[in-house]
Amino acid sequence: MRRRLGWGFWLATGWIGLVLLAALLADVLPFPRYDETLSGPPQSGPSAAHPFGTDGLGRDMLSRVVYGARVSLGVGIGAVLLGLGIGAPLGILAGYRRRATDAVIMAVNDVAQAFPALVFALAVVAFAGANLRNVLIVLGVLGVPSWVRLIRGATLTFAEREFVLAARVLGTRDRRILWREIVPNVAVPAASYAFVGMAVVVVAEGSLAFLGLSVQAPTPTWGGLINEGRTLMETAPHVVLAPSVVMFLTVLSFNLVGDRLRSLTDVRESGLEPVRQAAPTELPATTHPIRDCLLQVEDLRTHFDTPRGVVKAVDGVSFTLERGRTLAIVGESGSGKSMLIRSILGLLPGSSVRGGNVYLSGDDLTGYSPEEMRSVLGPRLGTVFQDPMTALNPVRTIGTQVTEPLRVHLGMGRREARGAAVRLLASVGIPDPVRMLRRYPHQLSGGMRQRVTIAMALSCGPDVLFADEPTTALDVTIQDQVLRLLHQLREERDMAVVLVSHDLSVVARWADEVIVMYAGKVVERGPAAEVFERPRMPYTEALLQAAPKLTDPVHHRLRVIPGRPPDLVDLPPGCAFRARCGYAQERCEREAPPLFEDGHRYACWHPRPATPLAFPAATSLPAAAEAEPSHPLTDRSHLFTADDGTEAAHDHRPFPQRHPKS
Ligand SMILES: Nc1ncnc2c1ncn2[C@@H]1O[C@H](COP(=O)(O)OP(=O)(O)OP(=O)(O)O)[C@@H](O)[C@H]1O
Repeated sequence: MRRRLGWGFWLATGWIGLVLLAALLADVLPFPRYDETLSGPPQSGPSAAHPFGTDGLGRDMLSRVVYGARVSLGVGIGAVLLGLGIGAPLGILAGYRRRATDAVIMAVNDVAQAFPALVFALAVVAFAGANLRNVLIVLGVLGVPSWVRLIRGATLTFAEREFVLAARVLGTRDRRILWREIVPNVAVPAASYAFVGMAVVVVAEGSLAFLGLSVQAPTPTWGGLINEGRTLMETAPHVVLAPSVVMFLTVLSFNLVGDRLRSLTDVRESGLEPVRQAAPTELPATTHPIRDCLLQVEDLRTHFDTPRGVVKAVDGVSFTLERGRTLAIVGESGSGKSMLIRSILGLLPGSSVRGGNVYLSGDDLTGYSPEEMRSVLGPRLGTVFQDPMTALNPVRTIGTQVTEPLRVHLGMGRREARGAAVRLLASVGIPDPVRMLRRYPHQLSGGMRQRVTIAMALSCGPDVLFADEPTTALDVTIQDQVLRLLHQLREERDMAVVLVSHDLSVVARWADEVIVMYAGKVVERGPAAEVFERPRMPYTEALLQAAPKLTDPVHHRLRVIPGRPPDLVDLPPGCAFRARCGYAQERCEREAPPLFEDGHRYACWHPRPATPLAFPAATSLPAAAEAEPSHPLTDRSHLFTADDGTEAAHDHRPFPQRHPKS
């Protein structure tokens, strides 16, 4: 930390501390009072008795500069606190509530910011009188618009971070999220801006004092001292130089400290969409008989109203999931996997519209109010996110983060929650969990951080655990440990897991059932072994063929699916995949295929033959998972290798040419 801050920071902090201390202790320091005329000659230069010399009236300049610091620093600190006190709540409100609140606050703020600051300051001081209180209030109020803008920006950024989403997923209330997750993080950039703000106010007060519009003589201020000394520039330059140099160094130090703090706390982008509670259901909800199962999703639809048109991110998805099973959701980027999970959890951006039904043990979650949803998120539905670094709050210890859901949802006391947190951390394989409670996220490795987020997701004993690409941010050896852990916890806790993954070998190895998504729709669905062994939908077949295999020769050219996914705003009629499909025929252009049932479900008018592929992907998945292979990479390779261990004899021609159109 010391090295990262640099010696300049420590020098600047030391200088500010020295000036502040001198200002506070001015009355007891061994020098004459600022207004005491000394017996020696006036305008005498610096000497051992008077290091800053004396002024035109023979007063000690050091004493006057030190007493002047009281006014300058007092106004600087006071005005910043006043601006912060008014601006911070408004900025947080605008950034967190957004919509109308944001629009109103920012409109008023823009008007305030457009008002000429100097005219305002001159008018108020001239009208109300030039004294310390009025100058402080004027400069404080002038700083409010900048504070609102800064705090709003920081709040917007943090409100989109995954640890805030994670808190929502755990059912934490808005007020608590604000205080526990957002305010501590916003405080860091606010502190850095406060130092820069103090520099600005010290200069502003100096300028007002120079114009004679600040605290009046005989009380010294730095600006006032410079003003007094300007007539002695030629005969006694030290009278101007002493306050000027001290003021310059102080302003420089404030700026330096503020700048170093800011560079230390640069907010990283999370890449998350703004997350809001789901908009009220506007799409017609379908009513389906509730089957006796843990999770039942019926005709779920999530649409976004965008300036370009309606984006159908999730379009009529249905599936069921039982306890003790893992369902994997696969598909290309943008196919709607994450939105499907967020739809189920009711954690969607405000511009979205959700339709359909989500039943959890028979309860229809789509009818739940935000308050009711909070009691489900955490205790019944848990979530593990892609990047454990952004899913954890960087300024709170692991202990506070893991104990929070236990205290909020399970009503545990501090001590009890701590004990439970230690057991939870131990259960996800964290060594020395007691010490871990005192650590911060940045002190942990990626794998350890993901174990912590898994522990948090499991803290209230959810029935279903959603894991949205939980290993993407981890290196490959850790990936296997984390997936193995999820699998083991699923067994121990008899819960269900919904796993989103790009990695088909991961899916083949750990999933019992699989959903293949394309352009927001399910195009193939069924037992993972069956789907990977006998893909009927050409898109699934192409995905499997595009998956890299360790058995591929060196310099093997990776197969790709030709073309690009369609624009969700302007989906063509018929099958959405037909433009990229080597088997498409005339009917595919006219009619969208329904989900046919033949062993498993697929949406294709011209499905691939039901004969097993030459690269059996997932024929013995549970066995593979239990077999505890010696190395994850070698283990994965069998998934796309022929049964006899030789390289898969599957067709190496580009996917669309495999079977000519019939
Ligand atoms: N706020 C939004 N407004 C409009 N469209 C959105 C919004 N959020 C997501 N989408 C669109 O919804 C579609 C599905 O997005 P989603 O994030 O679910 O894809 P994904 O399959 O999870 O992709 P990836 O694997 O890259 O995470 C995308 O086309 C995306 O552009």
